[in-house]
Amino acid sequence: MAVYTEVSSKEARELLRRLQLGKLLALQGIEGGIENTNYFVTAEAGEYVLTLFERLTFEQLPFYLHLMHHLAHAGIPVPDPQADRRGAILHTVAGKPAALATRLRGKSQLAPQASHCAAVGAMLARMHLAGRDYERSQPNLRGLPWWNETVPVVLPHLTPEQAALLQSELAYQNHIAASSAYAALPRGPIHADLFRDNVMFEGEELTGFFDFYFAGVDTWLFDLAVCLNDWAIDLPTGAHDAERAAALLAAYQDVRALTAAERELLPAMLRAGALRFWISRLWDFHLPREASLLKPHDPTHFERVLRQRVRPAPALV
Ligand SMILES: Nc1ncnc2c1ncn2[C@@H]1O[C@H](COP(=O)(O)OP(=O)(O)O)[C@@H](O)[C@H]1O
Ligand SMILES: N[C@@H](CCOP(=O)(O)O)C(=O)O
Repeated sequence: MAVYTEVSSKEARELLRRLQLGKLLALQGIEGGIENTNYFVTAEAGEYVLTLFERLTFEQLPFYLHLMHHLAHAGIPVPDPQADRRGAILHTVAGKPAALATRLRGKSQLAPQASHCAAVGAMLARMHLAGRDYERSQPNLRGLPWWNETVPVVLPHLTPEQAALLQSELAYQNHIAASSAYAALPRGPIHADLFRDNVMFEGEELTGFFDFYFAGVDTWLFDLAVCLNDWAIDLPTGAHDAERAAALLAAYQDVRALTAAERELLPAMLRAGALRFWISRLWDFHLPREASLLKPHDPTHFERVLRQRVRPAPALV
């Protein structure tokens, strides 16, 4: 369940009045999700999702919400946070920071075919291009500096074999990050968590990307690698699925061709993507935050994905 903070009809009506979206027709708590409180809101003006942020602060949220607004207005299907008369898109509901964004149609495609991967690849490239003129900046808060800080914290919880892999991969990623090829990678706002459960489909039609709350400015290639590591692998084993990977990459490149530096560093970024989620899952698993609402994901999944990615493999591009 994911209604940690109850929102009354009165509070929802008051928000709709401020946003000039007409009368409240229905308010329903959303069961999925683990971080925030989410409600479906039906108003006279349309269908929305009300999110009360349980962890992110008033200071952190503008980067994410304005990014979604920017992308929505550039024609990328993402939830569009609604503004009040003064243009504010971050609100307060039940004492929590809150946003009311447009509701996407459809549902997540948890068993994707190559066609779904192609749709994700093409939209990801369109999203990267649409983010080029977004003016706010916030680093990827789950990037290399965070990995360097967090690895020593999780190491005592690992077997010697796991610890050796984690340390050697971290050293490798620090080495890559200092290279001239890495410095040449194109960068911009990225989603950074575009897993299967953060994309909506209606049949074959991709109807939107959502859950932008790990977004930040980082390399486009890292975003692509995170996507490939979820959409183009066999979940039980972590094994690479060549057909889905090829479909995702070809569709991405139909919109934006990878540069020479990106082609060179794709294998390294696939490792980086696996490392990032192995570390965060280890951290959530072994060091749950006090009063955390988070149900930890299985860290061993990304250990398996990383082991697959570290093995020499044929080039993807
Ligand atoms: N804009 C949206 N349109 C449609 N459904 C949404 C939207 N935002 C969230 N949801 C629904 O709410 C669920 C939980 O949202 P999510 O952002 O994953 O929450 P959490 O951040 O708590 O994990 C999603 O799985 C999806 O079903
Ligand atoms: N995709 C991440 C976890 C992020 O959680 P989300 O529900 O906010 O997408 C993982 O699988 O570790």
